[in-house]
Amino acid sequence: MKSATRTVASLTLVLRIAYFGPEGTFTEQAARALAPGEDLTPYETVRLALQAVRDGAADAACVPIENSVEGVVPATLDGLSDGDPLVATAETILPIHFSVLKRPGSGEIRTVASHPHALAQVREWLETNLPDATPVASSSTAAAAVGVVEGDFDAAVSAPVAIEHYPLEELATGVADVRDAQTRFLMVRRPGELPAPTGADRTSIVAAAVNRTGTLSDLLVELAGRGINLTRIDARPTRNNFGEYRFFIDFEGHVAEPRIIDAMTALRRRCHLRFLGSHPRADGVAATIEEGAGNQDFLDAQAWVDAVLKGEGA
Ligand SMILES: O=C(O)C(=O)Cc1ccccc1
Repeated sequence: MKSATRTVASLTLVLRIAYFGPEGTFTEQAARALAPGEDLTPYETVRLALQAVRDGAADAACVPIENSVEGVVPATLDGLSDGDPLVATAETILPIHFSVLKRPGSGEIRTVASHPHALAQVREWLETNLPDATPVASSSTAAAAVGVVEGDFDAAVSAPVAIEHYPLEELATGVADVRDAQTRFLMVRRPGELPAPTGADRTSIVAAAVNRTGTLSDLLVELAGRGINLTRIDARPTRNNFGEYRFFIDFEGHVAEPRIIDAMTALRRRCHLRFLGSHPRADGVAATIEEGAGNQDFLDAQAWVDAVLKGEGA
């Protein structure tokens, strides 16, 4: 019998991406930039988007992590520090300016809603242009737009793309107190294969600090002593004991580098660590490596110790 030849059509796996929604958030824009052509699903909160990955309902989640005006997004730090570990495998940075949306034909603006980070970035504009409107926090910029459609609010400070999703009109566009504001977004997934080192990477960790004085400085010394530059450090309450904090630390480098391996083992000996990922920096900034603190220096030092142990050197 003629041997049957079977061809398997190339199966292109479409990734399921959860993102902080609803539709029309800046995070949706970031998800489309990081995962073009994948299957995107909005979730009302950062925590629910992360939980979708933990539950296996999504392969990855796109969430906001920090903003150049208002700092970190606490819900993201808290959502990554507890529960099954998730690691960042990619990031993107978006320039942020807002549209103020209202219902067509509506009258006086008495309330204006948005994500707290958005309200903080347009505070001066609101005071100048909508002085009689009361700012109201909503779960996201797009949730604010939904609230305007539903009559809960009179206006929303939203992402420019929100106008494509909701039957509203633009009261103002290009609104931002700080002209070059930016927000960084992460794509996170369950631990697995790491992105390859690029020389321009970021590694993130959460250090669950013990309540001993000097804990933070002990951690920072392990990095500074190896010439590793921090790019961010934030403290968040553990919510267990008053005054007890976790430290979220980002630094230049990739966990696969010998110099970073040396630092991470030292950090892990000092306190409980959670690895939050090593991935390329969206800004492409290469790591600054001090004289004597490069990967080859660490490899050479290890080779010397190996020779000593074999009685082949001293
Ligand atoms: O609510 C959104 O649209 C988000 O994606 C979070 C956010 C809020 C404000 C600035 C940047 C991102």
